[in-house]
Amino acid sequence: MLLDEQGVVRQVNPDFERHAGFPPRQLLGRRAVTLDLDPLHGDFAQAIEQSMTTLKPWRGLLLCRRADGSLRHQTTLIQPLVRDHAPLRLLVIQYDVTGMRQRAFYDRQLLERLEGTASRVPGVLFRLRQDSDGRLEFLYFSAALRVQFGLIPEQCLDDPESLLGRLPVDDRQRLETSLAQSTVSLKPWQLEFRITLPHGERWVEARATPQVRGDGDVMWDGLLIDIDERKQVEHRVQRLVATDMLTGALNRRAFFEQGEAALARVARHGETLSLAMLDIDHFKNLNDTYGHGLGDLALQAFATTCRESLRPYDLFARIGGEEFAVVLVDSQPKEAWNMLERVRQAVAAIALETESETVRFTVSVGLAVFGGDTSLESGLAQADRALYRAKRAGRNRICGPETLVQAPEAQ
Ligand SMILES: Nc1nc2c(ncn2[C@@H]2O[C@H](COP(=O)(O)OP(=O)(O)OP(=O)(O)O)[C@@H](O)[C@H]2O)c(=O)[nH]1
Repeated sequence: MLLDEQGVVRQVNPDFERHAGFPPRQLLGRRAVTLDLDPLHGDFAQAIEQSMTTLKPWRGLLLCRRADGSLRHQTTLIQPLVRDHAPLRLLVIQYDVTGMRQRAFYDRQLLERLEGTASRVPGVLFRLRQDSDGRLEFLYFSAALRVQFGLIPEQCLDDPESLLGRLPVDDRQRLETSLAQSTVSLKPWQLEFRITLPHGERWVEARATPQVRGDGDVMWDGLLIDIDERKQVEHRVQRLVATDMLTGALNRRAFFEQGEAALARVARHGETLSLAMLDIDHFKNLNDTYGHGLGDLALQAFATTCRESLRPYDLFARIGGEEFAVVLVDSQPKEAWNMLERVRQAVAAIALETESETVRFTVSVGLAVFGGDTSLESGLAQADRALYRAKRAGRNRICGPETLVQAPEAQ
């Protein structure tokens, strides 16, 4: 529209009718504020007034009425056209943004509904992107990141290290390897890892679906779930399954599993494994004399004493009735021998009190030292033969490879 200095419409463009709903002839010669919601004191009148007085452009949003009475939001520019000796004219350009505002309103409503849903999901929704240089970036976190994990979503979006930097080194490596595999397989991705949150270390499970974008980036949309309680239960069950109920030592099955792993480790480094069999002396006699109950107490005291004399990472297992096995991790044979000698002496010092007397017992030990060319089974058989020699030689002693120091005399 082109207005004169009275705000009267002098000219309109061909699109005007479609825009305002008025045939041009109906508006030409009338004041433009006719279009305003409130023609006398409305915003349009004030904007025209301001632009005329200041001779500066006015930009803003106006609510205008179409010929059919419907109200439309119009972004409006009022541009004064000042020319020497020519009367003032105002060029008014309007753009109808009602549909856009409505769509934005519906989008906002939809987003609020989605955010509401996302906040009720039992986990944190996330979107992670990896660019072609392998750089990781989080593009989205639901509000649960703050509520459930105590982390600030904005910080983790700005700097992925705010989250990834909280993974222990091993878990971080597993995560990166697993993501790299996922970029190739593009199968649903799943990983369990630990993360240090403000309220302590927790186990978390990530599940996501990867997709490759046109630019070659890979994007994972998924969920982070706190699985700490489930992990604690799993660990308890694993411990129970691997443990002998009476003595708390590893059971036979767990000993073979963990022993194989220890043997594989030393084999990789071309080293040897020190494995010992321990057998309580004259245990049948102890049972027969003092009863099975005291026999059980002796087994428990024996196990406690062994654990105290060994290191936490050595494997100590009950592999038969009163037969135990030990793998001395990362020990030279001589060192292993000395450690077993300390065990032997500590067992001999155990004193079980009955009503009438103090009961003592001893242990015989067979030590085998072998490398990756020997199986755990045959290593155990070697230790068993050494144990047999210790029994034959009078019990309460260690027998092992010839090269090692001879067992001290039985006490
Ligand atoms: N109290 C108790 N006794 C057990 C348990 N398991 C096995 N035994 C007993 O351990 C004894 C093992 O005896 P033997 O194998 O004859 O050997 P030993 O009497 O220790 O003699 P040496 O090994 O030759 O010194 C048997 O009497 C079994 O009944 C257990 O869980 N509790």
